[in-house]
This record gives sequence, structure tokens and C-alpha cells, in this order.
Amino acid sequence: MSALASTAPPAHLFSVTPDRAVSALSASPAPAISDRAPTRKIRTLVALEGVGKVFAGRRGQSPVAALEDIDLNVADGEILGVIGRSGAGKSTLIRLVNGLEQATSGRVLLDGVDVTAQPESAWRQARRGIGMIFQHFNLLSSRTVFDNVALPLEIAGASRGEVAPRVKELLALVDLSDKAGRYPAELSGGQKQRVGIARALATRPRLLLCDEATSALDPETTRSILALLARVNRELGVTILLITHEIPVIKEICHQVAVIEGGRIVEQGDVFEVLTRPAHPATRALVSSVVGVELPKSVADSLLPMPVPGGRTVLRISFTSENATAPVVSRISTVVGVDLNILAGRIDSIGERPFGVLVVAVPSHGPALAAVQASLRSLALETEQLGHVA
Ligand SMILES: Nc1ncnc2c1ncn2[C@@H]1O[C@H](COP(=O)(O)OP(=O)(O)OP(=O)(O)O)[C@@H](O)[C@H]1O
Repeated sequence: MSALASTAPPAHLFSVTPDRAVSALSASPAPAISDRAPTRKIRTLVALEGVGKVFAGRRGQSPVAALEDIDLNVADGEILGVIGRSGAGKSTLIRLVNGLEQATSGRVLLDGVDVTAQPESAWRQARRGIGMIFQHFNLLSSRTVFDNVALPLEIAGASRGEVAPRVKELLALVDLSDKAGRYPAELSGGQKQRVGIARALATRPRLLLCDEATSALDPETTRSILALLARVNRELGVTILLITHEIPVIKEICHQVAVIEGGRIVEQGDVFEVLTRPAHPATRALVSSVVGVELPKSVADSLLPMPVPGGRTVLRISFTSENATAPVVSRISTVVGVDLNILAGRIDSIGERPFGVLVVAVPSHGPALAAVQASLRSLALETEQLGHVA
């Protein structure tokens, strides 16, 4: 049995009070999902409906509309990532879900219960059903690793007899059993975040909020933390809502993504669909470095808006799961009798689904270009004309 599986909760332990707004997110066995394609729409755990947040202007300054008309659903059991640039409204959004900010319009629903108008006392309780991890870990420096993880249990009123085995179980889960007596200052960033994850899971939340949880970590440590979060989701069924400005985080572990820009969600959907077919300019800008392909500088610099005599037209061909590994270039060359010059290309995957991008040049004049485009269409490949070269 894995360390994660061994943490399956006795349902009565550490659950929060029976208030509906509170019990909405308290521990109950959540359905496990087997891979990155969770059973869709089991139920909606978090829903934001037409949510807006305006911060009052200070000292004569104008009010700031941080969020406008946000509609967002997080399904039970999935990992949803909200991505956007600095100042887009990500932190405000996550703070509305854990009750640290109140919406100025719209509704926030936790497991179908409108918590927007709940008093602070109810929110304090509801937060016990929500775990949270932070960019800078927020550990108490004067407490050992063990005592940091124990803290939420102590606050929830667990007895000493309950706390010790639960903390041991959590430290095994995050692979830090040998660090129980250490202090945060003695740990690496990745180890601190593992403590943060253990602490966040202590009261068996159904929802884990991650606020730029890997932004302070190096790429390798980031991967190990993301792998741990994916296991927490997959094996414990914990729903995860994360905010990030890093597209690799979305690509690595999220099932769904929402792109936020200027306080509005400009695009959302299945990660594979959004990343491989970005519709909004903000999404295109975010994904270009990860799922796009860079043109060689000499080609990018010589791209022309109009064809030139004897020149070539540059096409970007996008491949998705079904055709990513098909021998498209040789097939087109054979069928159409035209040689395609390959300028750039890559094959990658999101989850288990491969995708690819190929940039080719085709003679602009004569029947070649039309024949190649018709052939690409017949293979159901998406094609974008980038320009022309001499
Ligand atoms: N307490 C506040 N009072 C006034 N304005 C605020 C407050 N908090 C946030 N804002 C403003 O709301 C907007 C969104 O801020 P927010 O922190 O949510 O963005 P973010 O996407 O999380 O940015 P970052 O990635 O830099 O943390 C910004 O214009 C910010 O200045």
C-alpha cells in the first residue's frame, strides 16, 4: 500500500462542524480518479458566478476593479489552474475562494452552498475544509517540522493521541519522516513546500488551494512538487485549484485551465485543447514558449507579408493526438509531388496526448501551394500561413 493510500481517513476524524457552509468542503471520501482524464462533472466543488471585486481607492486614488464578471467551475476531483500575468487578478480570485476577501458582486459557491454572504465565523470554519499552500511556504520558524504539521490539528481540537499518528502519516506521505525534529531554516525550499503540503492536508480537506506553490523553486524541485500534488489529487481525490504565471505548471498537472487577463477570464477549458489551440492573444502569448515553436532568427527576420517571385510560403502545421506521429511530410511529398522545406519543428505531449508543430516552406507560385494546403486539409491538420520568404 502506498503512503498516500494509507492516509485514507476515518471519516469522523478532523471533520469540521455540521454547518452546511462548513461541511460543504469537509472531509468525506472523494471519488478517486485514475489518470489525467478524470470523470467529468461528478459535481462542482467550487463555483464562481458573475463574481466581481472592486478595491476601494486609498488616499484619493480611484477604486481598482481587480475582478470582473468571473464565471468559473471547479469539478470535484479535478485540478484546475488559473494562469495570468502579474496583476491579472489571480491572488484576488484565490482569496475569494478561501474567504480572505469578499466579492463585491456575484456569488461564490462551495459544493453548491452560497458562502458569499456568510459571517466571518462561518468562513473560519469553512477554511478548515480547504487546505492552502503558498509560494513562500509560510511555515512557523520557531516550530519543528512535526509541530508545523500538527498545528492545524491542534487548532481543530484534535487530541494528542490523534495528532501524533496523523502527523507521522503525513510526513511519510511527503517523504520527510526523517526531518520531523528539524526547523524550517534547516530545510531546502522543496522540503519546506513538502511540509506546507503535509500541513495543508492535515485536516483532510477536499479542496487544496495552491498560490504560486512552485514559483520559488528550481525546475527539478518544481517537478517533484508537481508530481506530489498530482499524486495527492489522483490517490486521495483532493480537488486542486491553483494559480500560477508559469505555463509548464498548467501543462504538467492540470486537467482544466482558465486564462485571466485584466481581471477577466478570457479563455478556459481542457488543458490540451486550450494549449494546442489558443484562441485569445493572452493565451497565445503565454503558450508560445512551451507549446509553440520558435522560427530560426534568419527566417523570422526575412518573413514578408506578400509572396515574391520564385519565393516560398511559410506554413505552421499543428498536429494533435491522432496525427502527431504520422509521417505527414513524406505523405504530402509523395501524394502532391512537392518537396516541403522543414524550417522548425517539435513533438511534445500534454499528459499522455502527443502534439506537434512543424514549420515548412512551400513554393508560393504554381499549383504547389494550393495542392499542399488541400492535402493538409484532407488530413484534418490545422495550418496557419505565417508569411513568405524569398
Ligand atoms: N488590497 C488591495 N487594494 C487595492 N488594490 C488591490 C489590492 N489587492 C490587489 N489589488 C489590485 O488588484 C489587481 C489584481 O491584483 P492581484 O494581486 O490579484 O493580481 P495577481 O495576478 O495575483 O498578481 P501577482 O502575480 O503579481 O501576484 C492589481 O491591479 C492590484 O494592484
